[in-house]
Amino acid sequence: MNRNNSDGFETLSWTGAGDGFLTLLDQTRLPNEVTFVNCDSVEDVWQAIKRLAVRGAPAIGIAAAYGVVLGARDEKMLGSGDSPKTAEQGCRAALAACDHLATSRPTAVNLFWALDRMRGVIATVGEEPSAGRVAERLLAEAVAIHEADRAQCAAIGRYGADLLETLGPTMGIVTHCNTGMLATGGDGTALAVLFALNERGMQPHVYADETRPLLQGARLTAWELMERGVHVTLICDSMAAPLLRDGKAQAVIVGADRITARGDTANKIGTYGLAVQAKHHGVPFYVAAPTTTFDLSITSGDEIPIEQRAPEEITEAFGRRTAPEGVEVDNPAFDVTPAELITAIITERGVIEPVSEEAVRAMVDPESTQS
Ligand SMILES: CSC[C@H]1O[C@H](OP(=O)(O)O)[C@H](O)[C@@H]1O
Repeated sequence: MNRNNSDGFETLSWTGAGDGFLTLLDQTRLPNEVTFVNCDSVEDVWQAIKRLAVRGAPAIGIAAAYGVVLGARDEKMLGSGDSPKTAEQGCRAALAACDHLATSRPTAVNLFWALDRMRGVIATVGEEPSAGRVAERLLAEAVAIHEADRAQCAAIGRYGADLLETLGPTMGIVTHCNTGMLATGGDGTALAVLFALNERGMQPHVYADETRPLLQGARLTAWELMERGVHVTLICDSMAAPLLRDGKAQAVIVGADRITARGDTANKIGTYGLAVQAKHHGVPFYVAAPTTTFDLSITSGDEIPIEQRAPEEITEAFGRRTAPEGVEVDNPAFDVTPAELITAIITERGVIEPVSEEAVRAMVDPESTQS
């Protein structure tokens, strides 16, 4: 496997200076092929996010940040034949890149958080001598976002392992979708906890939901866990309920794409059902996410925009038709788990337990709660 650093592989990496390019591990080709795609335009990044070549809330935000760097020199962002030359042109093109990238996927709030971070830098670089220097300044911000996420993943791993190690050295854990290195700029969110437990000498037995319809669990999570020597059993999504009933798992841990101020959490479709099953069987249900996944501007999960994806992802996934032509399809990419079903939320700053609006705001925006 192509490993770009000692920690493993880089889901995303930038080559060169402000005139460089973004390289993505193409997740649509896993687990059969480890291949990479180079992006040297905003549209390349937009398409990569849309088709889930790069996916996972934090990774989407990081990719978009690098996309804005590309935007500062992308003539298509100016609608002209000439690439940006002046700082004013570079800033105008980068802002257009932010607006375009914001249309790629609607649910993961990390995308919009990262774009706002980049807009903040654009507002300060208008006096640079050229568009090239604007791109350099934007690259420094994108790298900072990437490196911060890497550190956040490590902290989530530590806090989560502290919490879960009480379940014993061979605990059974159910997880859903993919929340590892492929979804972030570091070791992941929920998977970072499992990697941290493994590195502490514990042997968690992970039951990975295949996660229909795009099989992120089968294709990506099983692959990541096996690469890192973590005991994983792949199950179909409907297996989780009897597994919880039979006491084979002592916890469920998942990621998130957007968490509201009261703790309602949008995550991959199927998460809500898993939370209901965990509640019914008295199994703790944990969400692992960095504070960049929180959206304190909304309170109810009903306010979270849920991405609707193409019917073909269900009717002819991976190129084989498995449903009648013309059948009606509903294919939301996410669902919302109410805070009442969540035992705790593990962040890079600590664990929110119990989950309440007061506890969320105190962890995510402490200054807003100081009297
Ligand atoms: C660490 S965030 C991972 C999060 O993103 C996934 O969605 P998608 O594969 O569509 O990007 C899923 O909801 C994961 O929990």
